[in-house]
Amino acid sequence: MTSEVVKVAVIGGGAWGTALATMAVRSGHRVALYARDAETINDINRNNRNERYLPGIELAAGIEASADAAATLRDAAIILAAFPAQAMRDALGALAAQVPAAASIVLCAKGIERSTGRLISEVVSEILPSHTISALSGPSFATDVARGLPTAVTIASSERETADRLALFLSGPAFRCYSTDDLIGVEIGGALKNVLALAAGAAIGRGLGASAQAALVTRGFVELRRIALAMGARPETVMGLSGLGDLMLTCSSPQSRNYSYGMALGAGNRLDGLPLAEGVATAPIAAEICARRNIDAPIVTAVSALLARELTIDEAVTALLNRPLKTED
Ligand SMILES: NC(=O)C1=CN([C@@H]2O[C@H](COP(=O)(O)OP(=O)(O)OC[C@H]3O[C@@H](n4cnc5c(N)ncnc54)[C@H](O)[C@@H]3O)[C@@H](O)[C@H]2O)C=CC1
Ligand SMILES: O=C(CO)COP(=O)(O)O
Repeated sequence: MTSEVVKVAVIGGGAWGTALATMAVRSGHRVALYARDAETINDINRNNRNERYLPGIELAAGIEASADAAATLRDAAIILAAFPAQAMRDALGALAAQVPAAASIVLCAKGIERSTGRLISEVVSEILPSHTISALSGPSFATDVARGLPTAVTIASSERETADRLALFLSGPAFRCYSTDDLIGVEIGGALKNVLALAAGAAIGRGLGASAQAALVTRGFVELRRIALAMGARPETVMGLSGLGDLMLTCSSPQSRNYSYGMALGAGNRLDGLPLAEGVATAPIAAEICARRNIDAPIVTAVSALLARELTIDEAVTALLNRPLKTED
């Protein structure tokens, strides 16, 4: 933690952006939040609430919410980008001209861009080529963070010093930030845990039991590790908060939107109108990347096929169980 006060601009007024804004106020900073929806802005400014995305939670007082991006971003030392992964290119692209040259950009979305297969840091590097891009990820439900419950995350940047500095500035009384220079590892972990949470939720929704859930999560983690290492991640990152930690959280709690989406899928319930589940867009592109690179990832591939209605959940499980026997790797 640091006693130095800076301006933190949060862009994206959903659950995660609002929770991070509250966290940044608690860490002692001046906080502005850009949202596009007038009702959300008024609710935050007048009531210290965001009932649409964080119902029933009282936010820290002092967040200045606005639809004026230029005012939000002016003089910001740290920008927390909390748009959904698939919206990041357009949403951040629209604000790029207002991003201060010296600001640190911290990506808070978890996903792989569906149309290009790029990590979100790669997408944002195209938009803001002169900025150092960092990512914040780890086991952290927005509602927990907004309530001030104890949480630990990882901040990654290809420049070690930037990650260390951001961890120092963003850590607060109940929010502990670790730092790393393994940006790829942190981003891949966050993106793939959502895909695996769909699988875990689907197993529970279909009534396959806790043993099947544990098997899927364990073997899913092997796939996550395989993919991450093939893309250049370090093993300790995969084992850390943004990998194993977030996988454990997301694959075990209906508080997770990805897990809940998987439950609805497994139970054969309606899927339209469910909240954002990033794994739905990431699964097909992750499966494509694995096919292209010849990475063995049967669970990720099955989730993609399940979402595309190419397989039923029963067919997917039968296919997984009947693969050739092998040693654990
Ligand atoms: N909610 C959570 O517990 C956590 C979420 N995340 C990640 O944060 C990212 C955002 O998730 P949430 O805030 O939870 O989603 P959300 O659905 O609660 O909010 C998304 C926000 O983005 C805004 N938005 C979407 N497209 C936009 C566009 N083109 N231009 C401007 N604004 C746009 C929406 O209006 C909304 O305010 C996701 O990648 C998610 O994986 C990460 C950790 C925890
Ligand atoms: O990333 C998260 C927790 O770390 C939030 O998970 P969901 O997006 O599945 O709700």
